[in-house]
Amino acid sequence: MTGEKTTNIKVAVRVRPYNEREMEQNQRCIVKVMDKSTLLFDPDEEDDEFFFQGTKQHYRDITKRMNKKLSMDFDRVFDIHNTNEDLFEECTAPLVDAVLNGYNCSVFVYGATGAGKTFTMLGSDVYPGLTFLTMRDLFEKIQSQQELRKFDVGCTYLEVYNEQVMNLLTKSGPLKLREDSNGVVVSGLALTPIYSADELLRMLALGNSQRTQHPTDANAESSRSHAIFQVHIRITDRKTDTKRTVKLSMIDLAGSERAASTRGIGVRFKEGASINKSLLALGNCINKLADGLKHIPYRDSNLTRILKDSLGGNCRTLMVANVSMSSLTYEDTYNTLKYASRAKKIRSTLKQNILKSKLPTEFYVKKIDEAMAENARLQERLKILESASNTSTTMDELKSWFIRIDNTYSAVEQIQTQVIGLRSRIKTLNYRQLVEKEFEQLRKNVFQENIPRITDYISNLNTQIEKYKDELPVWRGKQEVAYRELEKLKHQIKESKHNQILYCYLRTKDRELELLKKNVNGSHYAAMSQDLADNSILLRESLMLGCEVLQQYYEHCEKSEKLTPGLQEAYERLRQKIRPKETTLNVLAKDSFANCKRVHSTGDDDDDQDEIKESIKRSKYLLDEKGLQNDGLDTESDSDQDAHKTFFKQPQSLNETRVVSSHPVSALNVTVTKPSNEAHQRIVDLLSDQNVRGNTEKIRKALLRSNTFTTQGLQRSVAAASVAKENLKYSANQVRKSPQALIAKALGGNAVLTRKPLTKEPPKVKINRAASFRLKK
Ligand SMILES: Nc1ncnc2c1ncn2[C@@H]1O[C@H](COP(=O)(O)OP(=O)(O)OP(=O)(O)O)[C@@H](O)[C@H]1O
Repeated sequence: MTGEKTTNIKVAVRVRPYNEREMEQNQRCIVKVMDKSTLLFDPDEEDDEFFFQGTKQHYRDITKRMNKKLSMDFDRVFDIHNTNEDLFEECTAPLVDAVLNGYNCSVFVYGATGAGKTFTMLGSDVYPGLTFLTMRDLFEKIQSQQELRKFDVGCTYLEVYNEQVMNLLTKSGPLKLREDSNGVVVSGLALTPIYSADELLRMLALGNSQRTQHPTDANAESSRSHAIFQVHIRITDRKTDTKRTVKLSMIDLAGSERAASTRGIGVRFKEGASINKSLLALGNCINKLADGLKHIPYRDSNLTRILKDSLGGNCRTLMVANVSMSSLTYEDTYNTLKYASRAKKIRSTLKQNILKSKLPTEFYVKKIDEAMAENARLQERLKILESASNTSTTMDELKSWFIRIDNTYSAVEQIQTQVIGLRSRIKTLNYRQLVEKEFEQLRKNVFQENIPRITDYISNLNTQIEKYKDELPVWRGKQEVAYRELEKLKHQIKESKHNQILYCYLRTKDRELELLKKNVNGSHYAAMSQDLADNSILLRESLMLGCEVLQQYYEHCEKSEKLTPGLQEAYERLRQKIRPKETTLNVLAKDSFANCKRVHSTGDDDDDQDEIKESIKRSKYLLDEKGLQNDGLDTESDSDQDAHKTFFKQPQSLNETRVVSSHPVSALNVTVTKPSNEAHQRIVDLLSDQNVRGNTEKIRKALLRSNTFTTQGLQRSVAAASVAKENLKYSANQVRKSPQALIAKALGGNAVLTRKPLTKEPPKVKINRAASFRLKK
């Protein structure tokens, strides 16, 4: 980083010799160059020596005002003997080096009309001016550096005339000025690419030829506009490919004379006023810059807008103040020198076009503060992102565990369904075979004949049974493997860091598996009870018909006095046998038949049939209820004798309602006194129980949402679910227990619920999952 806090504006004064007009007139020298940097403005005149009585006398004209004898210091003062070459060597050659090092540079000449500005800046064929000399040097240096750097050069030549900006190279305009982040930009001004010094000088000559010039009293070829010639160079380092763009501006200002001195009228007067206005604005800017003020009125004129970055900006500036030494231009020269003195006081910070340096300490303190604040902000952001990434990792891990658990349980469920299904089919077929055999025997006994094709049917049933029996061991083998896999998975979950959450999920899956088994069992019981009911109706009808035949036969024998003791005894035996509580059929048939008899005694046959059906239905319900507690098909009895023994399991009292659960510890029975070891674990168990039925997805989501369960939160969930469930059990509008009591109960207390016996058929036990989730939220 390079840069400097220095006087970036160098001010040089050039004094021109008398011109012809001045020499012709009676005038005196008002500028005396004392040395290379000092001049004396309005010095005393050289008196004619006058001696009186041998002593030198000082003459004094009392009609003449006092000389100013103002000593002024500048960066460089060039007297009438200095050439344009001298100015170039000492002032603009260093600027060329600066430009090629990445600094913007400006040279502008200031002075009254005829003070020698154009002579200095443009010169003539014989005495080339600073622009020509500088450009030639620039291209020579560019050529010498071509191997190291690539230079793209373009130029513009503008004229500001009567506050209008014109393009001197195309003679077009007026152009508008606008400001952007790069400073003041001239709209619609295109760079003309330059490839050699000659080309550049041709452009310069072209622009000069188009410049507005009019003869004035002060100058036969007076320039009536401000001319701004700018060379833009893009420097590309061939090694590093770093680029920088720099600008060298050569500005020839219009004369700063007073309107009176040029005796302008009409258009000329207007020109003069406009020139003065812009130069006045320039003077104001210079004064404010010299005073170190912050607000500089660059916008007061187009000239100052364009020169903004040449005066106070990031630019090395050379101001050449041209003055005449003739007393005829006393006022203009004085004004110019005052201008120059003020400009000399301007201090600005210079910046290389790539990097900044040597800025005030406050700047660095502020920057460091900003950087630290930004750093802290980024650190904070990083933490959030890291924690988010951890959370998402945990979520991903859990999801993959859930998938594994789902897959393992799915395999177990499929095999389990197959095994239970096979056993159900075997038992059903065994029962059918048994019934067919009994019917066949009965027909043989009564009618001494066989049922057609019964033997084929029975043997067909037997073949099917054998086939299923052969399949069963294969599926049992698969079942063992699946359960071993499940155990292995459970062991892995135990070792996992997410075991608490996964246990909850496992418990849910266990409940699902249990329910699945019970559902399959339920289907089996339903099918079996239907068969039993159908057969009991058949038997009843057969018995009724048989009794009718026997009755007629008995009465006929009695009338014809053919009753034998054997017939009488058999008749009596039958009468004794037909009683509600004694039957050779199973309990279900007995129950149905008993109901039938009871209803039949009222004499209503249609109601009789309905009552039987109702009885069967209720029996099925009770079997379902019972089946939940006793998994008949999970037992290993597949024999013919066992086939329908399942149905001997007596239903519980109709007043008893059980909450669906196969987990003895977690079952929320009506009276719970079961103590628990770990309250938290207990609540997790309960929560799983409350939400188990077909709600895996919800459970999974809840688990994913909450990585850590608080005991309090779980208690609330359990209480909510319990209240909803208890409401269902008793009455829609009656809450028997407060959540607190239910929590106490869930945690192992003795919260005994009082309840009325149910008068009607017990409702199906349902868990209001929606209500429970809503309350949980
Ligand atoms: N240093 C000098 N040596 C010799 N002649 C000079 C010098 N400076 C100016 N002159 C001559 O003075 C005359 C006026 O100079 P010039 O045209 O450069 O003035 P100017 O400041 O550009 O005027 P304007 O503002 O009206 O254009 C020209 O003829 C020029 O040759």
